[in-house]
Order: sequence, then structure tokens, then C-alpha cells
Amino acid sequence: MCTALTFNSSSHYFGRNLDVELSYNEEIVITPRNYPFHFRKMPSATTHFAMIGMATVVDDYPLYFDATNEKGLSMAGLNFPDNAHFFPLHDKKDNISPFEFIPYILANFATVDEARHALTTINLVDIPFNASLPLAPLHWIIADQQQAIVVESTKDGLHVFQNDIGILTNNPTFDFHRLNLSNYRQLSASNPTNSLSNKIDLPAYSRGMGAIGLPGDLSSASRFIRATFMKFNAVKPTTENLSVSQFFHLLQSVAMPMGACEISPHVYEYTLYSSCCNMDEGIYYYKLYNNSQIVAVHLFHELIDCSKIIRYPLQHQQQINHIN
Ligand SMILES: C[C@H](CCC(=O)NCCS(=O)(=O)O)[C@H]1CC[C@H]2[C@@H]3CC[C@@H]4C[C@H](O)CC[C@]4(C)[C@H]3C[C@H](O)[C@]12C
Repeated sequence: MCTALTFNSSSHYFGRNLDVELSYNEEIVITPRNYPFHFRKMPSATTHFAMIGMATVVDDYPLYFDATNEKGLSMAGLNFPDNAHFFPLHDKKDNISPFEFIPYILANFATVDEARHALTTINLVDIPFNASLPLAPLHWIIADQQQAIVVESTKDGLHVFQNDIGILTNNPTFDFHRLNLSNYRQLSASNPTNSLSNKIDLPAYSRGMGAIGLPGDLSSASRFIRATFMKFNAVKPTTENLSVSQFFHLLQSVAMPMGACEISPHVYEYTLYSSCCNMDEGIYYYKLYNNSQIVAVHLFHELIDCSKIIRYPLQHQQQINHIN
């Protein structure tokens, strides 16, 4: 399971939790403008927008989980098991494999509007990366500084939803999550008045009672509601450091401590990383399960006109500031 979100405060931010039971040897990967992307069924892109994000590199190819390009366009793939369906080759469409989807969109487009237009001719084709890396059942959030959409390829075709919430979790389909929010319209950040009955005295014995009923579990539906409540009530700080800190607090509210979600005996899903990318400045911040220090990698500190991908291994070592 995973949660992705956008947040606008001092800058525009895009990030996600990756909740998994195992690592895929992911690292921070910068793909510069002249790295040649050889697509399986589309012409190669030899010069394109540069991008930064989390990826597994196989045969010098960046298999992105989430990334942001030099214009700020951002995209993340989240699990969508049983629902995701990819199609055979369609000779009248632009055939993009799911593993090429993030590279293709971020290489070519600067805005969600441009991406949405391209999606009208895209067929997500069922070509795996190789025999040992099968098709991953994903759906995607694509966001720029102004808006977000969700892309879901299911048995009945490719669906593009406007995402006015700027949040994505996992199953079921996005339209369910959007409608389900209405079930929580009574939630409030302020203490509620007694609307049950004016004939009974019901003192507000605690702060935070406006959020009673906010689901606390780790299911996809509940994380969608919780992330929405936190995001739409979040104070927007005016400095970079405070905004990044606030963003990680939002992700923390839907994170998975190891042990709380057992997927098979003694195997637990946990939040391997949380990311927060400043879309305006190309700064990719991340935290790891066992390293709470924020690490930042800057897209624009590199020579983004080169042709070789630049890799930064994750820093898993916990950093504790022992002060005596
Ligand atoms: C597992 C993750 C989703 C997390 C999640 O939700 N886990 C709960 C499972 S469950 O919902 O509880 O059942 C997803 C998110 C992004 C994916 C990579 C995308 C690039 C590449 C695509 C290739 O085709 C296959 C290998 C590849 C490296 C992918 C591996 C894996 O699939 C990744 C990490």
C-alpha cells in the first residue's frame, strides 16, 4: 500500500509513502536531458526534460516509482492489484509499457494539461521490463503546481480522473475514494457543538473531538480519508524547511509502523520511505524507515545536460544527534 499527495504552501510539493514488505534496491536517480530513452514501441527520446526521483536501476534504465521533472510535472505509481489491466499492442495508439509510463510522461510534458492530452492516444501495453520483472499492477497520480489527475487502466479501458483532492492511495478505483469522502463530511478540526440533543449535557472533555470518526486503520480507503483530513486542515508554513517538515507530518499520519500490517506470517508491510519533492526547485527530500533524518538531492545542482544517469544510494544509517 502507498499514499501520494500534493501540498501547496511556500512552494509546491509532491510526495509519497512507499509501503512494502521488501526493498527493490531503490535509490535516488537523476535522468539528465540527454540520456537516451529507448521506448519499446515508440521513437526514442534522445533529448528531453530532466527528472529526479526514486527508482530501481536495471541495465542502466531507471524504473521510477515516483519522480518530478525540471518543469515540476510529477508522477507516482501506486499498487492497484486485481484492478490494473494492460492491453495488447494497438497499432493506432501510442503504446507505452507501464514501466515506461513515468519516463515517457515526464520526459515529454511540462503540465498536467499536456499529459492529459497525450493520454487520449496512449495505450498502456502489456510488455514487461524483462522475465524477472513482470508487469506491476499500478495506477498513477500525475500532478503539476496547479492540478492533479489519476490514470487507471482497467479491463474496460484507460480512465483519467480529475483529482481535486490531490491524494491517491490504492484499491479500489479513484471514483470510489472520491465519493467515500462524503461519508466523512461531518469531520472537523474544531470541537463540535452538541447536535445530538439539547436535552442532554455532553461536555467536550477533550480537544480534537471534531475528528472522532476519522478512520485510524491502515486500509487504502481509510488512508485516503485520513490524508485528506490532514491535508485540507494543514497550516501552510511560509518557509521551505517548515513546509517540508509539515509535508512529512502529513505523510506520517498514514505511515505504517512495522508489525501493524501482517501480510503473511511474520512478514510486515511498512513505510520504507517517505518523499517530498519541491516541484519548483527540483529538490527531492526523503526519509527512511530507519533513518529519520531528512536527506535532500538537488536536480539543479547537477549538470542536467549530460547523458549518464546520476545515482544516489539511500542513506539507511540512523542519524542520532547525541548531545552529551
Ligand atoms: C510494490 C510497490 C507498490 C507498493 C505497494 O503498494 N505494496 C503493497 C502490495 S499490496 O497492494 O498490499 O498487494 C510498487 C510501486 C512502484 C513499483 C515499481 C515500478 C517500476 C518497476 C516496474 C516493473 O514492471 C516491475 C519492477 C518495478 C521496479 C516496480 C516494483 C514494484 O511493483 C513497485 C515498487
